Amino acid sequence: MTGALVTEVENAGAVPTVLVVAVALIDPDGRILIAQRPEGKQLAGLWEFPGGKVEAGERPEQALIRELHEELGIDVKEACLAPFVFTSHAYEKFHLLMPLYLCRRWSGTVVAKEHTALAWVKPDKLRDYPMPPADEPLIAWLRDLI
Ligand SMILES: Nc1nc2c([nH]c(=O)n2[C@@H]2O[C@H](COP(=O)(O)OP(=O)(O)OP(=O)(O)O)[C@@H](O)[C@H]2O)c(=O)[nH]1
Repeated sequence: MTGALVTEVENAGAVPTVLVVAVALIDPDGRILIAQRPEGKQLAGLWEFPGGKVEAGERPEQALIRELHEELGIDVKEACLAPFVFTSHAYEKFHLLMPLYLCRRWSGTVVAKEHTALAWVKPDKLRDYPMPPADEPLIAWLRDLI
């Protein structure tokens, strides 16, 4: 009982952990797709990897396939999603846990359905595009390993 109370006190003010899945789509020239967040959303104007929140009852890969269809109009097979690295970042209102997958094969042509703009960028040029703070460590991994 005492233990439970202590836990409650320690958790006062705690924020939820949110699972977001994202992908680095890589084209035949080794460029990575990033997308600019639209006005009116949190972190508007910043560039991000396509993806989004995992909804209740979804597996991460299912969520990513759904998001890629909704955001970019492309179809991706689960076997084409390779788990790569993840980021864990404390935002003020929530804690972000975001695995980044790699994907080199999809069907359809990417179209910005929900973003302001899209850009295909070489890994060593990603730093020219302002990205959310959580993405910072991912850029280094992509530059070193892709
Ligand atoms: N997709 C994506 N989200 C990221 C990245 N980096 C990062 O901090 N995030 C954060 O992860 C969350 C993604 O959730 P989301 O795209 O489903 O949600 P949203 O804020 O656009 O709006 P929503 O809640 O209305 O769906 C956002 O808070 C976003 O700022 C990234 O590279 N890709």
